[in-house]
Amino acid sequence: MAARIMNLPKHGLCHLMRTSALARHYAGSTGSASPPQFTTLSVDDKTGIATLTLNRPPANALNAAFMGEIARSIKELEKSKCRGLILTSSSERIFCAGLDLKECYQAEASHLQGIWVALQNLWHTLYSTPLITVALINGHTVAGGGMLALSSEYRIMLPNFKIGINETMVGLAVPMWLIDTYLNVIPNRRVAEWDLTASRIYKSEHALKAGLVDELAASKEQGLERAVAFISSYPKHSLVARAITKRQFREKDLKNFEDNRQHDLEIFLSNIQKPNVQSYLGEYLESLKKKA
Ligand SMILES: CCCCC/C=C\C/C=C\C=C\CC(=O)SCCNC(=O)CCNC(=O)[C@H](O)C(C)(C)COP(=O)(O)OP(=O)(O)OC[C@H]1O[C@@H](n2cnc3c(N)ncnc32)[C@H](O)[C@@H]1OP(=O)(O)O
Repeated sequence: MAARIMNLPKHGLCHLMRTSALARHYAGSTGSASPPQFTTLSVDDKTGIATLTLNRPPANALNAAFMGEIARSIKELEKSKCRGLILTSSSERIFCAGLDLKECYQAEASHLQGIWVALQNLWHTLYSTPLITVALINGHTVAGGGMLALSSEYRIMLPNFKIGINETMVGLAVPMWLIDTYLNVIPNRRVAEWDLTASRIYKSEHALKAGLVDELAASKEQGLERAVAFISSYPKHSLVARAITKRQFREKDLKNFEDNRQHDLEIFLSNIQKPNVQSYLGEYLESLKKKA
């Protein structure tokens, strides 16, 4: 693959900025001069396909800076007229463990607000992007990690990992925009309702049977090949029509979200700060530590 890490092509479908320009862009949009910290972005000049690798060890847990970084990369790729995006992880075990629960525990309201707004923005950016999106799920992916996978158009998963949305297990309701995202993949309402109310977590093989993922790949390399094949299956001349069609399928969900964005934030803030939820969160974090 003729890919260059953060060294962006002059020719072909992608006309991205070079590293220093990208860093200036981040400075402009975030008020901070720091370049990407938790992701690496590589773009193949020939295919116009970008690979964004999540790299926030140990679990790719999502904090506001990480989520902002992913969303900004997607926006940059859109401007560059890139064709498709593959999301994957640098970890061999975890694609994404969802929100960084350590940052949700005993945190200031303003910090929690920053996390939730970043999650909302990331979902909106990924779900609405005209790019052809593939999640190459090379590790466990739950909760906010499940959101990343399900918001993508196509999911390729490696065997023996877990995928699902387990919010009710931590004592909190699944927001409507995530229910809509789930229904976009599993349109059987009864199954979707059962999965989300029960915090059902699927193993890769079962996820394939249930339609939660589209393919299993034996290795990350094979998964990358399959992801490139999926994106390349859309002819260049159809990309604009394709993007408009995708948007029309997702428009109602996006509008519902925009209409309820503030309310959604208030629900999260009120729930996450409840003493019983905080107390459960503390125990849950302990249980994650004890496993180690
Ligand atoms: C509580 C707020 C929820 C609000 C919900 C409201 C609405 C929902 C809408 C969308 C929302 C998203 C909300 C979320 O994303 S909540 C996040 C829920 N996430 C989880 O429950 C995942 C917990 N983790 C796991 O189940 C496992 O870690 C996993 C299956 C991902 C991987 O297992 P594995 O055995 O490989 O690895 P571990 O040893 O368990 O973990 C390694 C390392 O990573 C740390 N860690 C794991 N998950 C998190 C996390 N979410 N946040 C912070 N840190 C995490 C873990 O503690 C280990 O650390 P260390 O011991 O090595 O230091």
